[in-house]
Amino acid sequence: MRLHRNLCFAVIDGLTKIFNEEEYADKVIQQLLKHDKRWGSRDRAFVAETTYDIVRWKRLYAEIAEVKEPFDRDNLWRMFAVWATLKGIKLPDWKYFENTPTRKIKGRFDELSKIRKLRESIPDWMDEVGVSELGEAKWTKEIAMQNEQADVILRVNTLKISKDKLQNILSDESNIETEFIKGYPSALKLTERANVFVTDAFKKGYFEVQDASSQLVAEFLDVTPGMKVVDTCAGAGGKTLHMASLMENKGQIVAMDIYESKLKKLKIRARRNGVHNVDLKVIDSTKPIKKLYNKADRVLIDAPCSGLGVLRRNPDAKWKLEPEFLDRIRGVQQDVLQQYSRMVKPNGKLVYATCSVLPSENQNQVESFLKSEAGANFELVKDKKILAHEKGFDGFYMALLERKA
Ligand SMILES: C[S@@+](CC[C@H](N)C(=O)[O-])C[C@H]1O[C@@H](n2cnc3c(N)ncnc32)[C@H](O)[C@@H]1O
Repeated sequence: MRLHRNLCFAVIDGLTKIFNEEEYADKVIQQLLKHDKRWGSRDRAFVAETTYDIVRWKRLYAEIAEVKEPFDRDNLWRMFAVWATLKGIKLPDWKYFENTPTRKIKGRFDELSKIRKLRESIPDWMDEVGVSELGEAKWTKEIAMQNEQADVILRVNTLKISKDKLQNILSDESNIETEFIKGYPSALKLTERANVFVTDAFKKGYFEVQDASSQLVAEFLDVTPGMKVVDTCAGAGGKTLHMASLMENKGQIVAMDIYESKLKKLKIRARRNGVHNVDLKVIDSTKPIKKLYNKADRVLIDAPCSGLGVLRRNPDAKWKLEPEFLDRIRGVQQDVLQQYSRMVKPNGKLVYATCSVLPSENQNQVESFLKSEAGANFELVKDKKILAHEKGFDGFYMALLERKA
């Protein structure tokens, strides 16, 4: 591979924003890709993937390059040189790469890779939490998998098209090849990464991008056409839209969130998806919640969480997450379970889900809830603990609870 100066500059600019200005990697990369309209798909992929790679391996690369935060541009070029060297890319004779100690880089990589928190490039506290919650053996495999690049998975919008038809359209119109995934009825996996958002099929609402594990959540809730469903932490609506298609647009979904901005995105997506049975409600007091007490056939609590199941997609979360946030979010998780479970009517069902692999955010929360007064009416029907290294998709948890009559 030959390095192109303007693409490498874009990567360094992006890293400056992510590491030094606390900006989110996905947003920064989106902006970078708008930078130069002449960039082709390979150029864009280089910028996005290299930036993500250096974010993912920040701690390891910084140790190898012997640089410390806050990183100045020289430091970032040294980390870039580590990335390129470990990839086996020949460094051009630019001033930024003068005196790069190629052999030393490889030696330090071998030496530092013996220590898990350096090899996997994670903060000390995260390694400690992982070991204490999952045990040494599982955590070692899980964190390694969470550092791999994630596949691109689509969820077919069955309100508009079948899986077979979409597969043919993507292949014929956009040269995008996909395959079915056994056990995931609405999923199509891209055989090679591609920008699917520019396709006509996306603009027509034929699919959404959604990880395979995430696609299991709406199915777990066992929704059928005509039901009244409340999606309490709907965000931009990944699971709301899936439930709407499982319900064939019949019945009602009340999609709620504390952030209006997220629900606005859901509105746009619902329009594109041809979804008509969703009502949006911002949670700005306890009033909208209380109004729904004992009213819902199904309630989904897709709870806010650490995201320690989806690091493949959000590698910068390794550096943005803090142990204090984890403590706080566990409190919120129990709180939403206590409050929002009251919306379930007798014989109705509730799913509590997270995109974390930590038992303290998952089964432990459900156990505490079931032992509490609010949980006394509920029983656990089943749960699923999905580890990325076992399934090959995102780490997730989901529990199905039923309210007794
Ligand atoms: C895991 S995300 C939801 C993802 C979304 N369901 C999807 O499938 O795309 C959790 C959401 O919970 C929202 N949230 C945080 N605290 C909340 C609360 N107390 N009540 C309701 N929603 C909350 C966040 O704004 C965020 O959108």
